[in-house]
Amino acid sequence: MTTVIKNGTIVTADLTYKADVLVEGGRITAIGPDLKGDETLDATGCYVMPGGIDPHTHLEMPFMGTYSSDDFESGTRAALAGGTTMVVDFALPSPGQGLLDALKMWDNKSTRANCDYSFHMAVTWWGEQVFDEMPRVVARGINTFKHFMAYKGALMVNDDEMFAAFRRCAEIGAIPLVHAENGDVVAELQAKLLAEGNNGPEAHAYSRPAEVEGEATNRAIMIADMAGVPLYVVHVSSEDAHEAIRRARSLGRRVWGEPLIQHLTLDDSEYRHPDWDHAARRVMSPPFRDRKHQDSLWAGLASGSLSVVATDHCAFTTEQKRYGLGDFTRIPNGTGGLEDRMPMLWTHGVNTGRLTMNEFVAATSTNSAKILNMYPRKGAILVGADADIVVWDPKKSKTITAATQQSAIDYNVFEGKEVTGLPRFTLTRGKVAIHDGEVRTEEGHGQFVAREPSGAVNKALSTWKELTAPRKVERSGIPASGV
Ligand SMILES: NC(=O)NCCC(=O)O
Ligand SMILES: [Zn+2]
Ligand SMILES: [Zn+2]
Repeated sequence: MTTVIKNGTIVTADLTYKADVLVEGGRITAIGPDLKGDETLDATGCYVMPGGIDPHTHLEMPFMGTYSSDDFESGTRAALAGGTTMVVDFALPSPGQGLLDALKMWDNKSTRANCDYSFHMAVTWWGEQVFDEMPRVVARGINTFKHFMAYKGALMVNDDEMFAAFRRCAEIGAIPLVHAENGDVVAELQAKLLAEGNNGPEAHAYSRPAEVEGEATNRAIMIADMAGVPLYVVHVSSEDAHEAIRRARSLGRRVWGEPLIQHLTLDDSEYRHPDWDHAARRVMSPPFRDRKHQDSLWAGLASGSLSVVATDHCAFTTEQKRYGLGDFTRIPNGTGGLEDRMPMLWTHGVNTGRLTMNEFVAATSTNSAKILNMYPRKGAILVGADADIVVWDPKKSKTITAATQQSAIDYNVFEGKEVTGLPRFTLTRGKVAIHDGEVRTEEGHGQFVAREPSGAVNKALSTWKELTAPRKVERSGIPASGV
């Protein structure tokens, strides 16, 4: 069975041109004029782009005394509805739990996925077992390790643990990721705010000012440099963090920054909303920021100092958010966005002229595929690539509302926002999962995507670090010691 996408304009990270695309056996088998297939998808007026890759999701994640409510079924259904054809989720060992044990749990959850997926592994504690298991995790196709510099007393690792884990990443050709916020300072600020009676959701934002993010980002960059490893900074929300990344990159350091669609398009006024539920539903870490920070993130995407746009999709229902009534530190941290990332970025990026279409593809798909070492199998419209494709209708509009979303939660942080630019068709390894608004997903269709270690950037950096490593000075005439 072959499928041909006809009459569209292909848009990749570096090219825009008219051609048909032929799909067979889950792969792209031909690109060119006048192709024929058993099934035809009409892409007249549309852009044919690599399906989105969301490099940062938390599906069915155990966190803050509960589980995030979108699992691999509803989460990946939401992803496909919005043009995203792959997610990279986080396997999260509980303190003391082995990495391989945690991986088994995530393997079990992910069998329900509607689209392809991969994992990052979190380093939530440090010890001999973690050190020993890291290469075994890499052998299982996971080349990225996440470190939380926040969530003190839960997921947070200290600098000595982080340095040790980063060095291990360097040895095994892996890339460390960081959630960069100073967890010690956050914990102090939280206690102070609560003691002063400041217990509403707005205090969540007060307890996590941009400075805690800027400091931690800079610290992680320096630690990575000393460990001789590249670094990927997740959910960059502020100019303070972006400035640290920009500076590092200008010095030749191998650092990538990932802003979220929420931080790009929603601001901190949400936390001042008179409705407690409205504000609590938007509690996430780092919190939403003001216009100055948003402008910085957009500029970073346009200039290339920030690399990818993710969602950090970690969706909790209103009922779950209410665990934090009377104490903002108990509001489960996280927001949704999987279905809305691509339409929101197109509407606020491409339609406003802040991004070109090719930059859009780079930020939503290709750059993730390259950084995470799965390009060109993913993130490309090329013969031989997986047929993860979105046929994008730039004229199609809708108003975002929870009433029609795929996500399992009862609200949407983008409720009421108009978007123009939506998928006409979404294909996951050749299967048409979204057909002109109709959801045709297939539970269990998704497959794990293994990613090799020692990508080009790791290799280049380790070569450079070896070349410039401190060396003992050999001396011929050493004075005798003592007098
Ligand atoms: N971001 C957030 O608030 N929740 C998900 C966990 C994390 O990435 O920190
Ligand atoms: Zn985080
Ligand atoms: Zn996250």
